[in-house]
Amino acid sequence: MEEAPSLASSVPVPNVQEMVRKDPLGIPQRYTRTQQEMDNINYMPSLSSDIPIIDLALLSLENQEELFKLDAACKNWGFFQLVNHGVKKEVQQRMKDGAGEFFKLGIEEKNKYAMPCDDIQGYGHAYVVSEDQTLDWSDTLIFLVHPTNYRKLQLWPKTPQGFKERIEEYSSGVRRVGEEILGCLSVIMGMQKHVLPGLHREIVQALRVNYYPPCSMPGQVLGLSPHSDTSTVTILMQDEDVCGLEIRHKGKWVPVTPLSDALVVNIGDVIEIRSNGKYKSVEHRAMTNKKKERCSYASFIVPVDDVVVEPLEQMVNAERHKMYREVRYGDYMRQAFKQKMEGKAHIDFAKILI
Ligand SMILES: O=C(O)CCC(=O)C(=O)O
Ligand SMILES: [Fe+2]
Repeated sequence: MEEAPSLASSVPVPNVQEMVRKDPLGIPQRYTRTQQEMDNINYMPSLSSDIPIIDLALLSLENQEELFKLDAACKNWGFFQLVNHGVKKEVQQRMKDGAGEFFKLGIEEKNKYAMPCDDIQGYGHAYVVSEDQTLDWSDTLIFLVHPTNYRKLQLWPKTPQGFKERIEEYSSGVRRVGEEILGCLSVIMGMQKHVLPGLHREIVQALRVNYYPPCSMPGQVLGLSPHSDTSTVTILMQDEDVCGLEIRHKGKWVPVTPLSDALVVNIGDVIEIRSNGKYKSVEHRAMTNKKKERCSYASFIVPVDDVVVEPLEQMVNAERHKMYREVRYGDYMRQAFKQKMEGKAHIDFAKILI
């Protein structure tokens, strides 16, 4: 059976959790951002409550009003909070508890699952491409979870016991959500529900668990640099009591305040390309907290490497000329992984520049 192709490599950098444990007040220069990079004058918390809330149960019934809301959310925000998604609270909690216990382990135990030098699966840091790059205030755990033959199980933590089963249980719930959303995106792009999922050939799913240690000066570092996701869609679970995620909306940074029971969904680059720019893969970043650690759980739904991604015929017209060329997904994703995360720079690979 076909194995998972390696994803990318990343320059090894210090473990942030360990660094904070040894020196809770220090902020090495490699992590400090300029005021311009922090861009905090554009912080607009009052817009947070305007982020659309969408009901998956209604969407699944192809409720016209909800499909209309989905269309508007993808056009205007690129992000929405998803309720009635069917992933049980206990399943979410078991995933959170498992990850929480893993990050509490000593560094020697965690490093048993360290990312190999040619891959970004396992425990470590992704998107570090040079020694002089400003670093993010976070550590991460990344796995390909589906299809099962893509798994590199040697990199899946054996402690805490049962963590693998928790990841599987959570991820299969999220995959169902992802497939349903792809079906609804298919409908709002004028196709039958099965078309967009079918265009993936097989749904590939990766899980990235981000761990953000507290930071004594949260105004000087970024937990995760601004970026758009290379996925088709991303489904994110966040801790309920700590804020951190911010999205770029009309030039302002808007926090995505955790909403009890909701999952955060965002449109990735694949949908931006397939919709010929109608739906936006929006830039987002993660901030740190002075007192509290934070975890987030991003599930990326993507096509297999060989799928050719290009604007759908019906999304190209006189008002919206073809904005993206065809790209093989595997090539698109790997060129993005070779760059540091810097906003949407990586989507230029697919842009038709005139
Ligand atoms: O921590 C967050 O809320 C954002 C995570 C994220 O954007 C990612 O993993 O791609
Ligand atoms: Fe992201």
